[in-house]
Amino acid sequence: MAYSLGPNQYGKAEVRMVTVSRAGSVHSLQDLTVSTSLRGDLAATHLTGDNSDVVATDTQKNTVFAFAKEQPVGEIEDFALRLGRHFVSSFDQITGARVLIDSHGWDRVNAHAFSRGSSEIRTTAVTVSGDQHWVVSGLRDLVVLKTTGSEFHGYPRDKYTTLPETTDRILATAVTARWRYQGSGIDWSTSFSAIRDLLVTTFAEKHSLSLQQTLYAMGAAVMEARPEVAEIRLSMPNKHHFVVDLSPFGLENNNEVFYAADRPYGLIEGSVVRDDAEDPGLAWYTLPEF
Ligand SMILES: O=c1[nH]c(=O)c2[nH]c(=O)[nH]c2[nH]1
Repeated sequence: MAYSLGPNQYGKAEVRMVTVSRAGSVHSLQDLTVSTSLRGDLAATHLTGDNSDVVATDTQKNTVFAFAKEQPVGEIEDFALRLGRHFVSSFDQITGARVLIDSHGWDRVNAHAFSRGSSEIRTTAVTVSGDQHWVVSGLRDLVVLKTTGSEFHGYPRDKYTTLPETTDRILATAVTARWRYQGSGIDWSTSFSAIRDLLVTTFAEKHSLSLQQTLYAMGAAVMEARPEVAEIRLSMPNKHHFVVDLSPFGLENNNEVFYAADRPYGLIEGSVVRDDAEDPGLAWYTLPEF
């Protein structure tokens, strides 16, 4: 039998780290989940168990905590870049690093107290390869709903089709968005806020004939307004709200009472790509080549 070691990577997944900035009397908080993943010449440990090239995942975890102390974490993109560059520049055998960070939101109650915000998460995935890097930032679980301004009709009907056509329905989704940055000198925080705002506003204002149309409009709005974005990918479950048949009870239901189904759900996914985007030469939106 002929076979050999294929692509591989290893690291510490989901380091849960909370940092408190105590400068001044008003504290600030960052609540992060950090995953590191390294690639390089790691054949020896796989083939013979020789670990002389293995930067232990425990060391990777410790590096995350130590870096957070040595310098303020700052924007998650900058923190991920610092970590990725450190691993690639410190160890000859490590040629690539990927650092994923989820930032969990807390709302301020007072100077020292916080309440957990919504389930929405800000994300980044930074890949460092040699002296190049790619930053893919985004968000997960941005839940939005509109009570009108959404239609769905004109689809083919076959003997399995039962869905009634509608010119007025609830449209709801939980947006996962990932956008790849290009260029340099990006203000990560300003860019994130602007893109989030464009996504929400476009969802709300674009009259929808399908969730697919809404998805494209949301991506296109980002392309129009944010030149620092080369490409955006959106994954949007259609959180169905079905009008309940109240006729057995002699009641009319004028789009007022809905059954909010949690599954199955339609899953609408797509991307909007700038024609002249720089090509990162690497699949950036999922973990690499597996
Ligand atoms: O916006 C929609 N797109 C679909 O593809 C679809 N399919 C479906 O059953 N309902 C919907 N809604």
